[in-house]
Amino acid sequence: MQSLLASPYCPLYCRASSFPRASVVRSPSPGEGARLRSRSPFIFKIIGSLSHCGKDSIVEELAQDDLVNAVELSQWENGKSINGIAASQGIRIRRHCRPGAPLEEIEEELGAPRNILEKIIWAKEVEVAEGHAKKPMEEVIEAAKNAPPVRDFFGALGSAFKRNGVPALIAEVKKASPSRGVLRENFNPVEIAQAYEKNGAACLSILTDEKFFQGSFENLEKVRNSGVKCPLLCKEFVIDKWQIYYARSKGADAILLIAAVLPDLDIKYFLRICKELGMTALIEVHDEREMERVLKISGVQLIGINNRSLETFVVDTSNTKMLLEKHGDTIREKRILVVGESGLFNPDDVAYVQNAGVSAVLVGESLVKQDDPGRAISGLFGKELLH
Ligand SMILES: O=C(O)c1ccccc1NCC(=O)[C@H](O)[C@H](O)COP(=O)(O)O
Repeated sequence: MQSLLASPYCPLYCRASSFPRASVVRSPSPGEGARLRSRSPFIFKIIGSLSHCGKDSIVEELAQDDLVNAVELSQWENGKSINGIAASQGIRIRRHCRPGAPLEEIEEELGAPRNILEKIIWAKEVEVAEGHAKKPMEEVIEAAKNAPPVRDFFGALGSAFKRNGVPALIAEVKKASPSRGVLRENFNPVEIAQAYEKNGAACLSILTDEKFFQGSFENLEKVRNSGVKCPLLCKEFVIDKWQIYYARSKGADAILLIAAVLPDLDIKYFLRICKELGMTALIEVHDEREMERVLKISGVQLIGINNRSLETFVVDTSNTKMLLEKHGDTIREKRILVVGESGLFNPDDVAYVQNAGVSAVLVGESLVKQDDPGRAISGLFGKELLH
């Protein structure tokens, strides 16, 4: 598994047999930072062993990152498992790290998944391992190289915001969701995508998870090959770099990275892969702790604030306002664009998150449920959007 932290090829991979207690992340003293840096050849040896594809230039680059060297690598040196590192960052979602084991065995060890997000991630671990077996890393990297050119997802949002004076729309092509069940029986992803584009969507979000959202990579590929020009977000639960290359090979221009699932080092690693591929990463946060973590990571361009808790399903648009009141200054200083996600149904909802400071919105249910999802766009914004 090509998450930097969650690699079964790594001797530290989930070494604890049960969920370890959260431990304190301490910052290194100045002297200690220098000491760790001076030991970087040893550190590089550790990181190098995480990649079964041999020498990895992205990993090499990460090894030069001061923050990575100083804090996170010292955690590795202390032998903390991925769940230990995640817990120390406030992440409540655990990995089982045993894709081949029967669920009963996993549940015996860890108990049942604590919430739907954890359930999705456990299933994703199995699915990704199957993906590796079907299409090895080298093949998927090659396929990504031969994919159609990347479109500028981030740029499309900025231009649409300027053009329309309302948040740019990322319109979601989603058949079903765990919280809402089936949203649209008669689901034709290409027709929906074309209708969204015709009615002014800046970008599209295509659900690719099959098990919980009835989406597919086939849908992503079909939309990409349908003549639709909008940049495409692959809406997946990314835990492994294999998925990013796979998404690119199917025509994705952007991917979602969920801070509630991914430790900082994985976000950094995946961001660098995106940069290498020319893709945009939408980094999703839901609470203050996640926002603080993400704002410390360099290279972040696009943050999504999800108004829906992926653990409880509670939707509350004031979440966007609260997080932007606290962190708006830093976000503006860093020229990061913010996307308001979930639970937006009418022009008042859009105006509310726009006043809070978002430049884009990600909308699924309120569009896809309508008989004419394209026409529903002017209903959502209270006006027609210009292309
Ligand atoms: O929507 C869910 O039930 C869900 C459950 C677990 C993980 C993710 C989930 N949804 C993803 C999203 O947050 C939405 O697809 C997206 O933000 C659009 O939201 P909406 O406009 O409310 O459909």
